[in-house]
Amino acid sequence: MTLSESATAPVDEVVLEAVGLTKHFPVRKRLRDLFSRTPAVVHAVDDVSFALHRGRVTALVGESGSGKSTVARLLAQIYPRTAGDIRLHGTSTRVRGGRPFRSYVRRVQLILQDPFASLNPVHTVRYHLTRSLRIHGNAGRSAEDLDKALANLLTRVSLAPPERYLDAFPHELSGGQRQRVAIARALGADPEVLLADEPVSMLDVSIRLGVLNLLQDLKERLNLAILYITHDIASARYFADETIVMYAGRLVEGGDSETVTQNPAHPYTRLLTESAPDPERITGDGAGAGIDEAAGKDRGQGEPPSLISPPAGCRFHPRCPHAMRRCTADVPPRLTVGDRPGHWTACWLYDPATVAADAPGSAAPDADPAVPPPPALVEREDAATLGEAR
Ligand SMILES: Nc1ncnc2c1ncn2[C@@H]1O[C@H](COP(=O)(O)OP(=O)(O)OP(=O)(O)O)[C@@H](O)[C@H]1O
Repeated sequence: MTLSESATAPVDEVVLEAVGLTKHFPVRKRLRDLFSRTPAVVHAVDDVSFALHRGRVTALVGESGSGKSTVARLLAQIYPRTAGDIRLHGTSTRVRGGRPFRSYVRRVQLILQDPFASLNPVHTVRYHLTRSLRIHGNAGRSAEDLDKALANLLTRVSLAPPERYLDAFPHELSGGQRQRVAIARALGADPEVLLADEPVSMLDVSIRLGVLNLLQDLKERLNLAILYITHDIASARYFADETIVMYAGRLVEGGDSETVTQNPAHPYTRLLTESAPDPERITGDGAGAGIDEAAGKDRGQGEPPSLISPPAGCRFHPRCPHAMRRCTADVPPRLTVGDRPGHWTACWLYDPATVAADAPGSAAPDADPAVPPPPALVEREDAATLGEAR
């Protein structure tokens, strides 16, 4: 078999891309909906765009119900998309079963949250891995080839010696070992992309780091592009190169993980970081220590909105302590934050003209875009500077 250690492949190459990806689930009609012209749908994912790069981990962070798993399933082409595109090496792909699906899945593998559910309890580790190797044409020609490939897979995920695990049933393994088998099975396809949907959230806290370190190791050795889905923004800082944040079906912020987690720009990301204990941020050792100073002012209240009738404009506006008039009407575009290259947020607070037009006494719906930064931003910059100065 050929688990490709492609150390020479160009790093940063975009492998898989979501472009305006949208998924609306139809909702079962109630009597009163029969007379409605527009059928009710759950707006699970709306206009989501991002790229996965070879040899890099991208964390997709958001609270429960924000649409993260739907994004993973769309990228795995298990769900058909409502709109948008999925590009593999720049080529638009839409596969529905059969040979094209198998050939896509060989390159893009999904790892699920629950290793209990994803492994069949009546089959051994050998069965699961052999099946994956055979389906994806990596089992070799002889029994020796297959044995070598099986041993190689188990060694890759640090289940050694392989003979100790090959004939074990899932119930004879710990949660961490089961998740390693699930990862080995994904590697049996020799993929370019791993979509890891909350891969450690069902595991004991003490073994989570081991599995995350394994994914990190695979990223480096096999040059994999990894999407790491999590609701734990603190883990994104340590494990992911880039972080993108999702709220109620839309992406609200993105950038390198250090910047997004330590200097979050969007009020929702700030809320997430406040509720995630991060020792460095709390003790003030990190560059973003000032965020905690501002936390009291910045706490968004309330619950995520209904995705059947999501709020107009910015979906976070009903919870946002800084919401302005425009936030209730217009969907914010991606705006550059300006502190680090590539840091963006979909928040009107980063559009000086909008902030100026919203200022008390302002009668200017089309204010001069050259106005100085809005008070909310000046305040945040002060807070960040305070943190750095300590
Ligand atoms: N098959 C489906 N039919 C209808 N609605 C769905 C379906 N799958 C997901 N949803 C809805 O889409 C929204 C996003 O769900 P999704 O599971 O993608 O969120 P998530 O961020 O992964 O949450 P969690 O972390 O709890 O898994 C939710 O409102 C969910 O109820």
